Amino acid sequence: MAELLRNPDKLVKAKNELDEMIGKGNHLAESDIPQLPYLRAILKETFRLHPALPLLLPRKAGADVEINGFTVPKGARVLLNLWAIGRDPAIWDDPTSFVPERFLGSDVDAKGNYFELVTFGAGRRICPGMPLALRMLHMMLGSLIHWFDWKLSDGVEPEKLDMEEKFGIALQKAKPLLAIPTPI
Ligand code: HEM
Repeated sequence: MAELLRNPDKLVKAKNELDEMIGKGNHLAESDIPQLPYLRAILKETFRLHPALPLLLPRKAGADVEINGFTVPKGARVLLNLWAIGRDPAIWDDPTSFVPERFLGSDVDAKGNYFELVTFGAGRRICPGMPLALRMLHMMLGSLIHWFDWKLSDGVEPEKLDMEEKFGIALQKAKPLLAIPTPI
């Protein structure tokens, strides 16, 4: 929501897609999600820039491994910096900008098969809550966009919205978002 309020043109695009695909006054259903490519792209772009678990969960190397000339010794604790991967200019064009369009027409998803976007981890210990989380996130964000007009509180200019993050096991916005919904 913070990225959408900071980028009102993207919010309008998402709202228009929902109006066209499910129609004003109709409730969003899980079965609509495949027909909403822009909403899906917004979530992928959010996973890229603001991963909920920025270092995933710690791992321990089971054996000595060599990766790109570096030796990771058996027993070493390994943290994967997903936050940095999401902002790596060698992987993403214009990495610090919120551009959901980069995912339109792309096969990349966050289900553990594309190592540039492993929001839920990958492999044997991938997040078992991922199918539920993906459904809920699309349903919640889509419904908030579809049923309300949104504006920032106290006349905050979109481009001046404070996007600073607070690091921890889970990534949080440093200052909570204050947004005002008006039912449509
Ligand atoms: C936006 C929502 C969520 C995100 C981004 C997320 C992300 C993650 C990540 C990155 C991991 C670590 C995976 C790894 O180490 O490779 C994880 C593990 C886990 N998640 Fe989630 N998760 C979410 C929602 C949920 C939900 C809704 C549930 C349960 C209903 C859940 C249950 C778990 C459990 C039990 C583990 C530990 C799995 C293990 O170590 O074997 N998560 N999650």
